[in-house]
Amino acid sequence: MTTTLDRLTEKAGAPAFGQDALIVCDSLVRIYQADGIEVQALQGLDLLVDEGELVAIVGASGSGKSTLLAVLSGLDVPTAGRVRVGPWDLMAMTPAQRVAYRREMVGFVWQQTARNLVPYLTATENVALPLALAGTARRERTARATQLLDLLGVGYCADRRPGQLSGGEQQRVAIGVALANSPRVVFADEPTGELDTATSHEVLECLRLVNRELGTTVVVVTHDPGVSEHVQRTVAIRDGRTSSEVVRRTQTRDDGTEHVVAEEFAMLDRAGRVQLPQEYREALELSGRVRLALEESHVSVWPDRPRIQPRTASDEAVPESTGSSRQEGTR
Ligand SMILES: Nc1ncnc2c1ncn2[C@@H]1O[C@H](COP(=O)(O)OP(=O)(O)OP(=O)(O)O)[C@@H](O)[C@H]1O
Repeated sequence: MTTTLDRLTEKAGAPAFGQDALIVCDSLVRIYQADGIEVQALQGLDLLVDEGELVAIVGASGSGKSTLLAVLSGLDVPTAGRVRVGPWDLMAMTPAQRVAYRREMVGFVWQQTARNLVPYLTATENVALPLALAGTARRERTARATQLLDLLGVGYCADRRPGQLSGGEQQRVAIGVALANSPRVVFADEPTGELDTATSHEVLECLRLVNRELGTTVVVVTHDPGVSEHVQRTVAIRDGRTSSEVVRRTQTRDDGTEHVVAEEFAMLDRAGRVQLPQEYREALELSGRVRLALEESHVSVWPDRPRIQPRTASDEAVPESTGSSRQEGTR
């Protein structure tokens, strides 16, 4: 579906939004109807992910993460907007194309092991299953499953069933299942939700390895802000919109040693909206109406009214004629 913004952009001769990105979410809206009440789970969400990126999407409960993932995984269709993953337009897929998209383009790791692994199959058989469904010959699929389990550090679990594996081992085998058909993207929904901190760390490092070694684009959705230590980019969702991003880069000091720098950005959406962090709003008591000023290199945001300082006794003693520069209540 072509949005008004698209048409305006095309008219101006500018490239389409996210033209070179692998994943494009453009002004996504998802409205649920529940008992006659409308719930806006996604409220004009914009998101771009490049091929080869390792990205985390974080947000509080109810912010719209699961809704976004359901859309990206082809299980749900948004109410409005545009969503593309590689060559697939997710707004316009037939049921057969949806099956092909889910089988060839994307892999999934869910929080619940029962959703990832078949309990009566061994780790090797679990990883080989998607290959069998795709018609791959037996010898080839066993070889691929073995190779993936080795890469993920769970080669020793090859002949064990899920019930004989720890939570972390189960999730690493689940990553193997997600990778079996060599998808271009792996979506992981709260993959560490049921794990302790140390095991979560191992599983996230495993996703990082997959991204680095196989070049697979990985999108991890979680409520855990600690995930940002393991990924290059963390996108925060608030109220169904992307609100801020933390980007981590490795910098080299003059003495040759490396260190990681994390920088936080606010997101300016295509309509020019930006969400100010809560702590900034609270610090300056910004609410409702604010003043904007365009400076040479930046835009400043001011409280609508300056915060009035209570006058002290010494202030009272200053005679008018001294030309006090106090300007209470004048801005
Ligand atoms: N099927 C549905 N019907 C009605 N409302 C829904 C439905 N699914 C989600 N919602 C609502 O949409 C909003 C976003 O929900 P969503 O599950 O996407 O958030 P989330 O960030 O994934 O939360 P959590 O971390 O708790 O899973 C919430 O207000 C939720 O109540």
